[in-house]
Amino acid sequence: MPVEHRVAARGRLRARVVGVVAGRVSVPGMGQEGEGGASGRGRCVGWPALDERRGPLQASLGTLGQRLQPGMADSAQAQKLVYLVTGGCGFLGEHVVRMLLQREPRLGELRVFDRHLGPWLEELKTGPVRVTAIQGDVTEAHEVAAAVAGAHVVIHTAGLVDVFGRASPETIHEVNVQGTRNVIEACVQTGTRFLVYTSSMEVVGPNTKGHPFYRGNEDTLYEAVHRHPYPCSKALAERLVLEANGREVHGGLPLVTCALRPTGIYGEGHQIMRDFYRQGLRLGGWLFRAIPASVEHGRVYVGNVAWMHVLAARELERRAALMGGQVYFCYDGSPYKSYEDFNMEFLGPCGLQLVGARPLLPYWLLVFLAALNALLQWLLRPLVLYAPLLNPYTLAVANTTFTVSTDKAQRHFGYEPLFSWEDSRTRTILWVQAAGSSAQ
Ligand SMILES: NC(=O)C1=CN([C@@H]2O[C@H](COP(=O)(O)OP(=O)(O)OC[C@H]3O[C@@H](n4cnc5c(N)ncnc54)[C@H](O)[C@@H]3O)[C@@H](O)[C@H]2O)C=CC1
Ligand SMILES: CC(C)CCC[C@@H](C)[C@H]1CC[C@H]2[C@@H]3[C@H](O)CC4=CC(=O)CC[C@]4(C)[C@H]3CC[C@]12C
Repeated sequence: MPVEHRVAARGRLRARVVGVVAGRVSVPGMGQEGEGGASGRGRCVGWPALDERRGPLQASLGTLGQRLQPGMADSAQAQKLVYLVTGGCGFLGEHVVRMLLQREPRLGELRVFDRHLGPWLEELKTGPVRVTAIQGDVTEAHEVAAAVAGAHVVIHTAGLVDVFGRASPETIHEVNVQGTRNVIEACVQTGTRFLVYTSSMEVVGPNTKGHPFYRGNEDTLYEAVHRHPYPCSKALAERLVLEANGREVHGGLPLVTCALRPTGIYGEGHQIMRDFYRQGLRLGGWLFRAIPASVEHGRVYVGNVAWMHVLAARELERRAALMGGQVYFCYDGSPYKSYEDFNMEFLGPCGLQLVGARPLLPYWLLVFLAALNALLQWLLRPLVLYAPLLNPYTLAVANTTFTVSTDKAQRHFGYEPLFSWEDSRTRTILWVQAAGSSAQ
């Protein structure tokens, strides 16, 4: 029977609980030992230094930290663990939640924390694992603390994914950087020892110079220079997470953290894929090539990204010395292709065609249109939100090769993709078809 209760905070009822039911980075100039070179510890142009802003968690926690000591190894309840997934109702988050329920035998309670709770959470209440849905905001330290308290493992996947200029740079920073800081501080204060952070390939690149990152791995040297608020925020947040590794949490044990860096994720729930499909339908079944086929993009299936999170979270305790402070690219058997050719693996079987072996428009015209879109966005901002897919940043990303080739996750925590390329493709096609028909 669903129970509803609220977590009181700052005199107001904010975080809403609905229902019962760890690369050490070795980067030029950055100086930690071990693996993990292709790091986001590059320059973030125009953003505050990390320690300029401290979260108010300590003040808002009160005695919470003293009451809860979720020591994972020593606890008598070691077999049943409490997991918290932030952003658990997002595209990736939902897959992580479902994967944990299916594949984590030690799961005793699953807390799903998100600003917007999905109605699909209801169906999870009937299973054997207690699922607690918590409506909350990662930028509110007290809400995060209340959700983290008593959790053994936190998978922090909540984030503002915006490369289109929908949100302000300040908001992106607040959610992605301050939100991550709040999660870390909550772990430290409440004694939660294991934190897996969803980072991004974007913490590495593509950089503003358009240098290709071809079949790179975590140790590949790459000049990471970020100007856009999204990669900047992910790089800063990743650094916070990695630097927090080894911090003493309440109870005296060390925090163990790691960061997973997906490349472009695809699969069921991928909104940009659905948007391309709908656009193609509107254009009578045609899409027009904009980027040369030779520009390769790393893509990874959402189910495999979720599986990597589950495995990393599971193994962090046993392999703390090896995994703590490490970064891992997310990878699977998805083929290396251009962004558009890769999308056609799914959109083709759904009846769309990509026109042109080469881009139909010259690149300079795309650059001009992207700049025009940026100008229009700026001019129209007081009146309306104009946020098209094409802008100077997305064009630069789409037009720069970025592919990874690594086995670090396999070596460190035994990751093997759960879904073959064929499975991933079939599942995605079925979803696109369903999403497309429901749109018509
Ligand atoms: N989609 C992609 O291709 C990639 C995504 N990532 C990262 O993966 C993570 C998940 O991304 P997606 O699932 O694609 O995005 P999404 O937008 O579908 O999911 C993010 C979730 O976080 C929640 N959220 C946002 N702001 C929040 C806040 N202030 N408090 C609480 N919850 C909040 C949203 O409501 C949403 O459910 C993000 O951290 C993103 O940076 C990394 C690489 C690639
Ligand atoms: C017609 C245009 C030139 C095509 C535009 C395509 C773009 C919208 C997308 C091309 C590459 C995508 C990004 C890439 O997959 C890496 C990402 C990682 C993340 O962490 C978040 C999403 C994204 C930035 C993704 C966003 C869409 C593209 C820019």
